[in-house]
Amino acid sequence: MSTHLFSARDMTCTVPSQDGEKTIFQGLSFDIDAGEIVDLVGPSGTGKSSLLTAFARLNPHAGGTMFLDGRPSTEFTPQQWRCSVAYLPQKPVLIGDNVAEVIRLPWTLAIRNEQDDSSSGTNHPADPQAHARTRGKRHRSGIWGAVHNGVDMLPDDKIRATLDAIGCEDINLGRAPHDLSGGQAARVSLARTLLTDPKLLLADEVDAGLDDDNAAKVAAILSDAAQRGMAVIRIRHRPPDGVATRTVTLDEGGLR
Ligand SMILES: Nc1ncnc2c1ncn2[C@@H]1O[C@H](COP(=O)(O)OP(=O)(O)OP(=O)(O)O)[C@@H](O)[C@H]1O
Repeated sequence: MSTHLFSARDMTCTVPSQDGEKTIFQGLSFDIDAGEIVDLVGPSGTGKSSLLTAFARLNPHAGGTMFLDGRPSTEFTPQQWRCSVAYLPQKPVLIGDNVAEVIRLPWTLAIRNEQDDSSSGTNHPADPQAHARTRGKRHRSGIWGAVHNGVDMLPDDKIRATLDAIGCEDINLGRAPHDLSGGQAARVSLARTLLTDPKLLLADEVDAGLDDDNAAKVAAILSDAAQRGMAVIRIRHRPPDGVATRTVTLDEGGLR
């Protein structure tokens, strides 16, 4: 088998149902290379989200064999895997008192995890141990120290530039997440994930809550990320926007 950035073989998902169990899909294979944007489409309820969460190792009802850069997923801890294979949910989960804190959360958690566990991880910016090692710092100063150093690692001007680039000029970094519109929340969630620089981004209807202008801006940002080498799978219900390099359809338990 030639080495793709990401490969999945024999993916299966069986969920509990009134009759006992329901098979959503079975025996699916999928490959994606760096720089590709693949749109995953299909009727509602066919299992698109279930497939993406399976790829991210977030779906307890799914199984199969997956490879990243030719390495089997079993060689990665779930956390290491998700540093490189990032799932962006349809409904954003924004934790923090304000937008800056929300976006900084992966860095803040990384530093706190580094405090708890100094064992080795992958060499990835979103990987807690690796990131702390590359900074050559040990943070032992408790939660306030951790937050402060998260600011050092991801300063406001970088967050500001990222938000501006995806059409969020209107979003103040000090704004509380619950004051954001649905579309703004979706874009903040996207910005946070892009800043962790995953190899494969699994975007589950991230443009569903946006107006056409902002959906186009998000598509342009994903396109830029793909040009820099990120692979992207998008679940979309909107009309094709010309950004995808390929479209696959999930229907009746199969991919075509
Ligand atoms: N944890 C679960 N328990 C029971 N059924 C589930 C579970 N997760 C998903 N399902 C069912 O699996 C099927 C596929 O759901 P999924 O959300 O993956 O579909 P989808 O194609 O992404 O749908 P949509 O386009 O509407 O978002 C649905 O019938 C859903 O009800």
